[in-house]
Amino acid sequence: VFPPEVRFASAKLLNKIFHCFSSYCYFDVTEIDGVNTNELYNAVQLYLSSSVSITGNRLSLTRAVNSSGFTFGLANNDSISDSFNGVSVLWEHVVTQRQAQSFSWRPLPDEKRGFTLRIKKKDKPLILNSYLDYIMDKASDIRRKNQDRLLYTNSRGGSLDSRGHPWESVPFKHPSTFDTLALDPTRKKEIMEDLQDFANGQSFYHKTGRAWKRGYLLYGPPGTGKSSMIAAMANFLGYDIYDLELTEVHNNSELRKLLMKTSSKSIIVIEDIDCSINLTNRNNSPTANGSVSRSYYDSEIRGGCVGAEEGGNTITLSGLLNFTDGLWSCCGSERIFVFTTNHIEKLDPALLRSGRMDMHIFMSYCSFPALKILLKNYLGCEEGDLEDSILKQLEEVVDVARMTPADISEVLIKNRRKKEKAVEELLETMKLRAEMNAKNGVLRAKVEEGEEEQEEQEKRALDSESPKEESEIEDGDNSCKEEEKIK
Ligand SMILES: Nc1ncnc2c1ncn2[C@@H]1O[C@H](COP(=O)(O)OP(=O)(O)OP(=O)(O)O)[C@@H](O)[C@H]1O
Ligand SMILES: [Mg+2]
Repeated sequence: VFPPEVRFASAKLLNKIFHCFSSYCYFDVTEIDGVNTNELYNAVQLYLSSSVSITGNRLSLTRAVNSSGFTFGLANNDSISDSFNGVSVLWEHVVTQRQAQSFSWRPLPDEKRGFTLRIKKKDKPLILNSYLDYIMDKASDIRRKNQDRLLYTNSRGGSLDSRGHPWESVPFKHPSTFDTLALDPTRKKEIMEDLQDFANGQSFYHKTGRAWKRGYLLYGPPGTGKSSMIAAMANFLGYDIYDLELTEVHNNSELRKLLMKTSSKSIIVIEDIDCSINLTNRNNSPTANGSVSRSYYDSEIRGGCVGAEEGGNTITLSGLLNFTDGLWSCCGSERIFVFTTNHIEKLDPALLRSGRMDMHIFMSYCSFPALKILLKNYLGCEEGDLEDSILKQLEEVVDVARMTPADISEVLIKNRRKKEKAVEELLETMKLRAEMNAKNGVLRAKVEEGEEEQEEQEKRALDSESPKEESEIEDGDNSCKEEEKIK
């Protein structure tokens, strides 16, 4: 009977009157906000999934791609109550049919989904903002827990994928953990505590005005567990890993773009930092003792670029330092930088100065406590399983044998079905190594002695300015040839 305008106006009026007298206010969180996906909707869905799984009777059940867990959800038009800081609220999952669209840039789903949050009017100013922040945090925690870690690489060079992303990712399933890592327990505890403090340190970093990031430099001989340690760190904190292949990055701005596209709660790794940037092939030649006399800095100051002669790679040290330290490094938060190297002495002092890499971790040859961890992991040997005499022999020989955990695990894997044989063989191998090291040590000492003597002779010869000079040059030439042969 009434025209639609009047009907609409009266409905609106009734609604207003109802809301005036109601002690509640309502917030709609729709799945799609205009044309964009509403992040809050996904967050609420995940957040409710944890409490719904316990109390709900009829639930939706999903498993996302790359996820190792199931997600419970509130069924259509069902509701659940929740409480936050002592205030109760009610969530309702509202699903309605969407009216036929005349035209849309993007096909929209047939159903319109959303959550409605009901809060008492008097509670609204008390909790609304903090409650929503809490939900977002909790949801990202759940997401990380459910989802497999990802390992990203930039091996495609500078090219972008269809979504404009420079990183490629695969599920990260490295089984290394701090339990399986053979490392001195005190050192291990120290590192784990440091990581935990970092992960819980948001307010500390905020209070002290520091960017929420931390740098670790892992150095030591090959096979001592540097890469395993990175995997253990990622598994411990539940972070993704970005494995940065520096040789694939062409210039500083590309490096910056890569950094901008990394997410928070991640570990950014540059393995073998001394090899990633070409030090030796630049026009500076190594000095006599094999170390490189100039730093990355020098080449940059002189206008040269690191590795510029080869493949147009123009990353400079300052670019790299800006990557880890500069203003750009704070474009996300909660990030860990890990550099690894086999030769710390080759690194530029600028990279090592205090405050740059917060922790320098030396991964060394296997020690006795580390050996016990390997024996437990590989053979299941607990304390007391092995005879005291054997343990004592192992303890005596392990330091002089200078074997890496990788070497030791090879021996143990070979005989992992026969515990006794494995330990016996390990002891034998260690003794052999120890003997060899002792012999080499004596040899080296002799060579050094010889060198010293030769130097003395040369000095004396120079001092007396005798006509011996020729033979000296010859000597020098010969040693050069020798060096070349070795190379
Ligand atoms: N500390 C360790 N604890 C347990 N396993 C180890 C340890 N170190 C090495 N390993 C074993 O040896 C193998 C090689 O270790 P890893 O790749 O971590 O060494 P790395 O220090 O990264 O060597 P590189 O310098 O050559 O990269 C791994 O598969 C791992 O099983
Ligand atoms: Mg490695």
